[in-house]
Amino acid sequence: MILKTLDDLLGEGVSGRRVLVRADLNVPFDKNAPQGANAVISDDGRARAVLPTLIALRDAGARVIVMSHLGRPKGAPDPKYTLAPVATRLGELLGSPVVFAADTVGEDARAKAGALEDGQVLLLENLRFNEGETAKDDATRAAFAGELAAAADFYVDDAFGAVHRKHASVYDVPALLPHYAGGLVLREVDVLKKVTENPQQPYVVVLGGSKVSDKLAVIKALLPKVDKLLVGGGMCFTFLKAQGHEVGKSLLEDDMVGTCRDLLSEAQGRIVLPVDVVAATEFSADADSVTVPASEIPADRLGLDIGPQSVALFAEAIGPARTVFWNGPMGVFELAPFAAGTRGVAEAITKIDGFSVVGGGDSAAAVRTLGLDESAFGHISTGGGASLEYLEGKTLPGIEALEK
Ligand SMILES: Nc1ncnc2c1ncn2[C@@H]1O[C@H](COP(=O)(O)OP(=O)(O)O)[C@@H](O)[C@H]1O
Ligand SMILES: O=C(OP(=O)(O)O)[C@H](O)COP(=O)(O)O
Repeated sequence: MILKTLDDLLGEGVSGRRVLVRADLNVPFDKNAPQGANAVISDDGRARAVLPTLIALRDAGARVIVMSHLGRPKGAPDPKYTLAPVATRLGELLGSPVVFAADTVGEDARAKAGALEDGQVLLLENLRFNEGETAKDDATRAAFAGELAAAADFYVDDAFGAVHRKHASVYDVPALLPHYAGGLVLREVDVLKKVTENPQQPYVVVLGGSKVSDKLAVIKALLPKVDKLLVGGGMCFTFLKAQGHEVGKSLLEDDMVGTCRDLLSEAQGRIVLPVDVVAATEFSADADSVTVPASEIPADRLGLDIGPQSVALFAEAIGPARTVFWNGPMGVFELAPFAAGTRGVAEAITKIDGFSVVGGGDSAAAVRTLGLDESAFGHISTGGGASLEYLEGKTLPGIEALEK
């Protein structure tokens, strides 16, 4: 990778200069607490991961403007997805308050960026409150990128979790400003490069979580590279449906059932699915839940975790692996009755005689909030989709933009 790094920028001198930092502050919140401005961050790992970059810039006297997305609002302000609680937490972690702008490129952002003093940090409101951030159309994205870039002299990308997104703040802003890779992006790529170039066999990939259609595309590309692909979490129901089973009210991507059928036949037994499921009456910790065979999910229930026989089956496949990559919780681990599948599979991964990578905001959060031993994993990545697409061998838009 030939690109300029944060160290290069610090060497050039940043005192009094405005540095726009793309971070991935898409942190998880406590699902049982209110959402929005009073939301409670359940795992601040992604904020901690970008601290070294922010501290280095702050201590070098830069005027630091941080930008991030949070969740998937639809291109317009939505109070449920405000970054305000993240600004407060970031200030606590930095040991000095972070100024928060109530918009991204509007009047408040411009005024607060203009008033920044040397060594101060500003966080802009959620990038995805602006349709230009995620627009497919190049000109719309470029126009928004121009407004973002106007606020700064330099651009640093330390948002590893978003480098796979061809979004304005990731792909278009670096075309407009001198651009540098932050330490987190460099560290993540360094580890994943080793796994991609030389994965020790057997190589097992474990997939779960809720971003089903995003990750189904990755499965096709990864299949030829892996010995086994274990599918749990919200991902598994579209596959179970493709096998001809009814999945009740479980998460389902109906239009992907055909794709899953093709993948299953292509995989010739290398895709392993759950054999039992914890099925609840509703998406709630208090819901009535029963463990049923994966082929017998009642019509009025939804699968919120894999069952104990599936954990045993997955653990058996993971045991002999020399390389494991895991992205996506096996169930709704945030609710205690549905955490056992994630815990069981995570524990099996910690026991392998080889190298393991856990990727993804929620998967990394699961490792920490379930009290698993972080040091038992080879690498805990801040990006799930990003690391999957890197392993797939894809050119990632954020990296490509930094290399230009
Ligand atoms: N069976 C399921 N039904 C619905 N949601 C699920 C299920 N299993 C896991 N999830 C949810 O998936 C979310 C994480 O998905 P994802 O974002 O893909 O993972 P990551 O952030 O690790 O990449 C978690 O919030 C979890 O509650
Ligand atoms: O949470 C993220 O990705 P991940 O769940 O794949 O780790 C990143 O913040 C990217 O978010 P996005 O998948 O909404 O673009």
